[in-house]
Amino acid sequence: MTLRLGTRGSALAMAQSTTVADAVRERTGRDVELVEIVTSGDRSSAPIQQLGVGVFVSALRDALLANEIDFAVHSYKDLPTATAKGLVVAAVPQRQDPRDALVARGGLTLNELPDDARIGTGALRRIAQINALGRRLHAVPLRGNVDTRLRKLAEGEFDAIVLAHAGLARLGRGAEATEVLDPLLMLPAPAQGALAVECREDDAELREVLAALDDEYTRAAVAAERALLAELEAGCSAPIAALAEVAEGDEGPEIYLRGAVFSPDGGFALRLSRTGTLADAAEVGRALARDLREEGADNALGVQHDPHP
Ligand SMILES: NCc1[nH]cc(CCC(=O)O)c1CC(=O)O
Repeated sequence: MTLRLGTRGSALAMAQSTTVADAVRERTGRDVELVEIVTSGDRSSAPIQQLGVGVFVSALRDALLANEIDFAVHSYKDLPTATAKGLVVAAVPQRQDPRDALVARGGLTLNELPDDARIGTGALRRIAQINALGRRLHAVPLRGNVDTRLRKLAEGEFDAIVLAHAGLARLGRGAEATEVLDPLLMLPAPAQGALAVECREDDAELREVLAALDDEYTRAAVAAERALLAELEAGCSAPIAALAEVAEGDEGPEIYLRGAVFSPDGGFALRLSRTGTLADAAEVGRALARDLREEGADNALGVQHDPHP
């Protein structure tokens, strides 16, 4: 029987879904058909912060639960941290580049941008980190899919834009990055560059098929990053960044997690890290979130806690 893969219609979503569909076909010999689903995030041009989490996701999840599709591919960073009842992330394929990229007119790097350069980006996390550089740069709101953002850059609205390198690469435009930004300067969003392949929890047969696409290291890295996010976020869209990397330690693979919180104006920037085993990935994330809280993360998030309870 043909497997139905639900996908958003954007070029990025199509590229991601096509890659996963090809991998499933190759491994199983099964036919995979793409079914386009329009989400509320696709219909609206409002700023992401106003739309809230999950705008690109809920229509796909509804279609899964209604048995209109069998599985769906999400950009993992767009998935809310709350788990969806009746659904499971059956595979986390190997992550590509998790970093952000700068695309600047004239081929400039971040360092080479002139004073008062206008940098287009939508995410508060990127705006905060541009401001935290302490340079005379202006972070200017920019939304739209990857093609739209590149077009606005070419039309001269901005001197540069910052976006996920993985998004560029999946559209075959990775070479247009004029600099892939060091996470020391621009720590990415939790789960950036990773995909989540989701299906119904009770679909045991498909879960087994999809498990073949799972990458253990990426799954652990994303678990650490998202546990940090879940522990810190208080329903707000405060700028939180996290990146976990897996390296071979003396006693097997080790996870190295960096996390950061910022005030939107970049005046407050707190960066910390922790290490641990892959099996403890989520606990490493929660522990780092607690560290960040202890060091004053809530000053950035705007959450008031009684210091002497
Ligand atoms: N928020 C939109 C979004 N969701 C996933 C990606 C890129 C690919 C990825 O991070 O997996 C992007 C574009 C961007 O942030 O520039």
